[in-house]
Amino acid sequence: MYMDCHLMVTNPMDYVDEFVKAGASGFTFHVEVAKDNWQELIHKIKAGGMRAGVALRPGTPVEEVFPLVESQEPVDMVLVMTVEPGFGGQSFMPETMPKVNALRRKFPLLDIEVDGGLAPATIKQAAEAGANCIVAGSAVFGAKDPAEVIATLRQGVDAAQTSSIFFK
Ligand SMILES: O=C(CO)[C@@H](O)[C@H](O)COP(=O)(O)O
Repeated sequence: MYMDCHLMVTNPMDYVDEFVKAGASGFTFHVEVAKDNWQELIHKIKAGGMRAGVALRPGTPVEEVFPLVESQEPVDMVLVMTVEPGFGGQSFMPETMPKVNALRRKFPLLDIEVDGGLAPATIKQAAEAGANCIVAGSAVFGAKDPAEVIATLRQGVDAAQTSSIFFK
């Protein structure tokens, strides 16, 4: 199973070794707290055998992650937060979609994750903007039939990819 770990912490470097030991597959840190050491951080994450991801909060300009994607040792994924980090059950923020779209246009093959308020009602917006990795909490765990919700989210991404010029 792929263990996608998103660390909403101020000192991600301190946790890389622990997450390697614990068997994490991906380690995502926040760009807001890694302005000075992101290169070293990406290197340490990848040297530990994990995929590296960078997350950005709703108020952080998307341009801040461009250097991390364009680096010689780049991140494998960008996580665009679609709520303020903190807790589940918040409402999806559609105003974050232009960031997803800007990333998809600039980096057609990049993994772009969205997290916060993703559900059958919001998947179309996120997937059509270019997101291909979906984090969903309440919509899945609060559902009578979680498998059905997961299938709907997956179909939303598949449908957008099939019809989009970005993925062709
Ligand atoms: O943890 C956060 C935000 O920090 C949540 O966004 C969850 O990761 C997803 O929860 P739902 O929004 O799907 O309930």
